[in-house]
Amino acid sequence: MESAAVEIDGLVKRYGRTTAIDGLTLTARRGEVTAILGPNGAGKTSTIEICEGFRQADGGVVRVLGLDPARPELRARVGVMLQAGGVPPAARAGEWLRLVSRFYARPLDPAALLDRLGLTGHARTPYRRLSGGQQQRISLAAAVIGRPELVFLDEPSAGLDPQARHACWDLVGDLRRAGVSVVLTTHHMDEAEKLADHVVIIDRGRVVAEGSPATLTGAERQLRFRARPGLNLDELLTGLPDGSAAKESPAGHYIIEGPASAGVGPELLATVTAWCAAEGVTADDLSIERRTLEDVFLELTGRELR
Ligand SMILES: Nc1ncnc2c1ncn2[C@@H]1O[C@H](COP(=O)(O)OP(=O)(O)OP(=O)(O)O)[C@@H](O)[C@H]1O
Repeated sequence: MESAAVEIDGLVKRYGRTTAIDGLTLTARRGEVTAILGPNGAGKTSTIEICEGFRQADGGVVRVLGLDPARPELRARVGVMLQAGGVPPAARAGEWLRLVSRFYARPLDPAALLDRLGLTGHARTPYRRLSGGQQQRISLAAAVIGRPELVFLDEPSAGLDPQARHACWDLVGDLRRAGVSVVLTTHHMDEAEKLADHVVIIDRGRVVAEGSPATLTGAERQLRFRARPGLNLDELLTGLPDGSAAKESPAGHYIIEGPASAGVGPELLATVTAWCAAEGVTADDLSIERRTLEDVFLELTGRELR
């Protein structure tokens, strides 16, 4: 049987007295986009860098395309986009990409890739003079130019403007269609929802949830609206069917869930709007939607800053 793109079992990584990764187990399947999400310091970059062979694990087993990450033959088969560039500051963008392309047997055309990422006009600019977002795009281009089987992208769209972010998403979509396995980290929940087949949420170095975006967010819908903070939700709940739930999170944002059997139906909607009218409350942006990945993420990892 063909091995998974990445297989991690019981991974442990310590930095002095800090346990950054604490028994993490996950599988990234071949041909899929796997997104690793987690708050700052959750252990995403450490995990990716161990898979890339840049860091040593303190425990557990990691296999990349079925091999130990330190195996040199993986260099030609795996593309890597680091969080911190990895490009010499004086290298001109176009020359750097041409140089990187020579390490591979069947590279993509550097000029076409530059064009694709909107960098043709910057081909002769030294890397250090590029903007942060342009540098990101060069790193992304370098990660994919060798037509890898597997690509690791650590926060690929961090610092990109909306146009560049869409170009990045398109590129990841193309990689997936070409059968390339992609493992990426991101803080953008919409990015994970849009791109990923499989989402892994980690916190304090452990997996706290995983599944497809649809599985994680569930099928149940919620009624949401904005109104003045501090509405008396206990009073509202007395008029709703048993098993309903109501919460204010954050202040002034209200979420009402119906009972598991019925969800949010027309009666619940009518009851809530009638209650608002009786209380003199104007409910803004009233909508009935599924939970977002961001809701799930915040429920699992909390709201305190890391
Ligand atoms: N070289 C290092 N030396 C000491 N501690 C480190 C080192 N690298 C990471 N850490 C610590 O390990 C933990 C995990 O860091 P890591 O960079 O893997 O998290 P992350 O999920 O990628 O965070 P972010 O979202 O902020 O990029 C953090 O507590 C961090 O401070």
